[in-house]
Amino acid sequence: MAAFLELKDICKNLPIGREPVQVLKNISFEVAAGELVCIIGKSGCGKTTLLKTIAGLEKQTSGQILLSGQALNGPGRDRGMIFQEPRLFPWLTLEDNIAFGLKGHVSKAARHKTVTGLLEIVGLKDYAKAWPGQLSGGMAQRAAIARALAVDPKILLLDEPFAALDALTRSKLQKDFLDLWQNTLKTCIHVTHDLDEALTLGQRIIILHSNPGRIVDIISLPLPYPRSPEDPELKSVKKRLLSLFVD
Ligand SMILES: Nc1ncnc2c1ncn2[C@@H]1O[C@H](COP(=O)(O)OP(=O)(O)OP(=O)(O)O)[C@@H](O)[C@H]1O
Repeated sequence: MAAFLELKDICKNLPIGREPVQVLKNISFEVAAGELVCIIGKSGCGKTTLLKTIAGLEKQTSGQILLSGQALNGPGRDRGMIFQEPRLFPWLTLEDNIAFGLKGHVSKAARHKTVTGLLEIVGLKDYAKAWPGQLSGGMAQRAAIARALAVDPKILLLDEPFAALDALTRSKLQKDFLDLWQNTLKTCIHVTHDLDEALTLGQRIIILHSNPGRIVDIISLPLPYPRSPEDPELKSVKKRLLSLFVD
């Protein structure tokens, strides 16, 4: 597996109260091009901080992040981030939200083509002129994914994108996301605190523990999609994962 993204010994200290506290400790892993990796860990173990550091929204205290062999320093269009809440611009229609990152970079015709294609992919082609306030939570999150994809980033960084949705919508979006990933083979790092989501989606699962946030295991899941929760192999991985979270 050739490393596309490489994290080498990432440490991150953050001021909590007056003292700097180590939030991430010696995080090292590699992600191959086109891979879908899930990161799981309990609340506060540093998942968001890790994703923000990869996105360049936080600077690591030490260590290095390489994308295609090049050190990353700060944010860039090569990494698209999707948050728990859609963060759409309420004053722009859906198509303008999705086109936002393309303005000034490509022609109006090219923008229109990209936006139309993405609206189709995320199942929102009839909502191009809708306002974010007119969308359900699931629709808004699909739109956020389309907006992140519009600039064709090399990597999608997803921070618990389905956590705020009800169980049925979450399960539908997980399925749609898998379809989208299989069609685009975009490299994805998907953070979740939901074991079942990680088991449904991940080709590998990175498990973090807290205080300080550190990797305790990386599990490969070379199982075909869609996965059944009744699959004995999946069940045995779930058992292993659960054992890692027993206090
Ligand atoms: N801007 C900040 N300043 C100081 N401390 C922070 C900051 N952001 C996060 N932290 C601390 O870093 C630790 C990790 O937080 P982080 O949000 O990365 O965890 P998480 O695993 O994503 O949690 P959750 O699942 O609840 O979102 C926590 O102890 C938190 O208090």
